[in-house]
Amino acid sequence: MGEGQPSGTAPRQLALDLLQGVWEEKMLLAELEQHPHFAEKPAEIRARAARLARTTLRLAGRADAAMKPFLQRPPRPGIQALLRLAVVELLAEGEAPHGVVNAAVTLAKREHAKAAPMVNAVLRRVVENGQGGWDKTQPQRLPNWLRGRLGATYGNARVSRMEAAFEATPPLDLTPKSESATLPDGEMLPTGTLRLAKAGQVSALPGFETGDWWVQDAAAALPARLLAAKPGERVLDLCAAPGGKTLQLAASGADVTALDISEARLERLHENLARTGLTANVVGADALEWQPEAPFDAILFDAPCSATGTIRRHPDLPFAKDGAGVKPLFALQAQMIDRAVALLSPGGRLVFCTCSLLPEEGEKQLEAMLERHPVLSPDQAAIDALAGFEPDWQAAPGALRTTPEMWPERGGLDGFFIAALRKA
Ligand SMILES: C[S@@+](CC[C@H](N)C(=O)[O-])C[C@H]1O[C@@H](n2cnc3c(N)ncnc32)[C@H](O)[C@@H]1O
Repeated sequence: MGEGQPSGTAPRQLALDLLQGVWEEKMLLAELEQHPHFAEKPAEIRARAARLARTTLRLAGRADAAMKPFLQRPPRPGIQALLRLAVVELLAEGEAPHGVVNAAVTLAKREHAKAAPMVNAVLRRVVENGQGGWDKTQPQRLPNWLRGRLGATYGNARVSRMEAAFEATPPLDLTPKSESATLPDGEMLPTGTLRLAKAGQVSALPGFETGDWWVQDAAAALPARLLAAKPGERVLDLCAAPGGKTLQLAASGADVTALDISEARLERLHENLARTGLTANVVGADALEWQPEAPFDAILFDAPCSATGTIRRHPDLPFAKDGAGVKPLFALQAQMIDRAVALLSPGGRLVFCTCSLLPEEGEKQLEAMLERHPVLSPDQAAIDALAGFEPDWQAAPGALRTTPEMWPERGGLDGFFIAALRKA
């Protein structure tokens, strides 16, 4: 394929549009990829652009360091994005220099004609400097709004290990529907998740059409395992969409009610139920207002949160957000916990979780809920019974915390806080 020709520039141009959308317009990739500008491009171009954008978001800090010696002044944002993308392709992906430099110069001429000679010169110097220039660089630092919070909680050394973990493209994790599920080849993790080192096209994998599994990070699969729903139990999935945990609960044979406020996300939950042939009573409602006919034996509350635990899979998140929207979530989570406690039968089980690294959305919520609700007690037995449980996940009695630098030899884990509780 002729690099530098439209076939080589089209995915790179689209990747740059995504990068600019994240870095300049502070939009999430999920939003940008729904826009017709992206969604209407051919699938092959979209796939390559999406992959290039994510890799560049993960490695932009290293790219900046690798090209810094050859820049006279900091480049304008559009040029900086273009250079970062090209440097990542050259030094992290090992693409042929001729094609990458030609494509970058062609793209520069479109919107930044005057800068094209500089782009050419900098990239040639980067190539001459060789791999050593990349190997000396450090993993990208998280933006200050997040690094400060995480440093205060985990210490800077552990945050640096998280930053190193954020560089890698994460594996593809699948939750099997049953023990007889048709599964692709992969590593069965001790917690019951099947891990594939390389994703490829998910819908082409064995067992997709037949709904034998669904995509779900290994840590995201733990809350429903902790709840251990039993056949026939009345179980509420309080913030359910798009439904990874609903599918686990339904697969256990429980009588599942899956509630969410977002109709758009509930559509995806319906699709997921249809593909896997599982059933749940789906309710579109505000959890704070909804009144069921009877209380539940068990409730899983996967709260709306900062999603800072999912940065391995969403490298745009730290750059598209600035932390401003996080604080109101803490109060909402507490209100929804109170609602969950009210909807639970005496003797019932509650699992509270967030895909967040912030203690305000985890450890501190647990402490506060135990103070507000003396009827609740931590259910350490549920943790002890969890297959594959690692002692360093234990965060408090009845609670576990995963972070992205854990299981490095296996390809990491998303960050979750998960608490198992019983109501008196
Ligand atoms: C972390 S996500 C849930 C992910 C889901 N449990 C899964 O495993 O696929 C949080 C969900 O909370 C929902 N949500 C936010 N506020 C809500 C409210 N007041 N009532 C019900 N659902 C709400 C959001 O629409 C979102 O789908």
